[in-house]
Amino acid sequence: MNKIAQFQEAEIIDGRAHAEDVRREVREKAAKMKATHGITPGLAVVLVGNDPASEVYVRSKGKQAVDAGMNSFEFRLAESTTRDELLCLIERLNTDPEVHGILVQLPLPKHLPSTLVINAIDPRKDVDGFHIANVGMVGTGQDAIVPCTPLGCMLMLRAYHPDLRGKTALVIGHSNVVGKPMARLLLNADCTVMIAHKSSTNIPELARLADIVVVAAGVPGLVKADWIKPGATVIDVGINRVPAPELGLQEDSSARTKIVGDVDFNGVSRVAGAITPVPGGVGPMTIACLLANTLSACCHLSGIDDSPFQID
Ligand SMILES: Nc1nc(=O)c2c([nH]1)NC[C@@H]1CN(c3ccc(C(=O)N[C@@H](CCC(=O)O)C(=O)O)cc3)C=[N+]21
Repeated sequence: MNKIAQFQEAEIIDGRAHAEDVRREVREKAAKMKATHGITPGLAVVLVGNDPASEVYVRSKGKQAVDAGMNSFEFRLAESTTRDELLCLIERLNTDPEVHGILVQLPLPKHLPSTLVINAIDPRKDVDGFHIANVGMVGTGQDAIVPCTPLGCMLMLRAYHPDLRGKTALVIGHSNVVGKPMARLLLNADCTVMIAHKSSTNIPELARLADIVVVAAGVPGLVKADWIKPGATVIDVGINRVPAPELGLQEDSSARTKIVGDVDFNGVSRVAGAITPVPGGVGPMTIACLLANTLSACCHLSGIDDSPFQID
């Protein structure tokens, strides 16, 4: 036995490979949709302002939609866009028969009311699953559009835990985009669910009880090895850009950063049974699930019963 084998190393959950599987299924179903019904699923992405990180995501979403055989419509609006201008665009997209999915990139500039804007989207086209109608339906266990990041986490969890019933799960973070919907999905799957957040005082103790830990806290390296029950599954939703002095030779100072998650990966991967890396874990699945949601929305809007991605 070599020395490395003294450590129990977690299985690394390959988000890129899972995302590729999802994209292949979407591509096949989109091609079938075109061949049998003459319909090409269309995704509209709206970006207000010019945040460079958002630019990168929006470009990636558009490119992957096209690769999957869909139409991509990108709307880049000035930082100074008014609420009425944005609502007017959304109304146009709501009634456009070529658009089946609408995503408004968040966060919006401060002067725009995101709740109002999100709730102006036709809930059948709300491929982020952020509209109150979709939130309410997921919350009551009804079929609805499920937010992309929690959906991606569930699909990866399902690959390791075909039966989630009775598993103890801890969600760290209670945002509307990840923590809350994640907890609702785990509850719908009959997990015993704990939700911790900034004001929680006993997160390590709660984590030690958990078979599944999902972290979306935005704190680099928050989750430590001694919090984790041996063999637990750890899903790291964090995307944190931190300084990387080891890349000190780069000329451009913005290149001297790297992306890390909310989990101390090196420590935790010695204790956990399975763990998602950052990058290459939840992130790629988020975009793949956006495509899946767009295809589902297209099927639903067109009255075609071919909804592909079951999580329960
Ligand atoms: N309405 C809305 N819906 C979103 O889904 C949404 C949003 N707004 N605003 C911004 C966040 C962020 N987000 C990511 C998607 C993919 C990666 C991703 O693929 N990340 C790669 C690394 C990317 C890199 O290197 O920068 C990875 O984790 O491997 C990351 C982040 C979606 N978001």
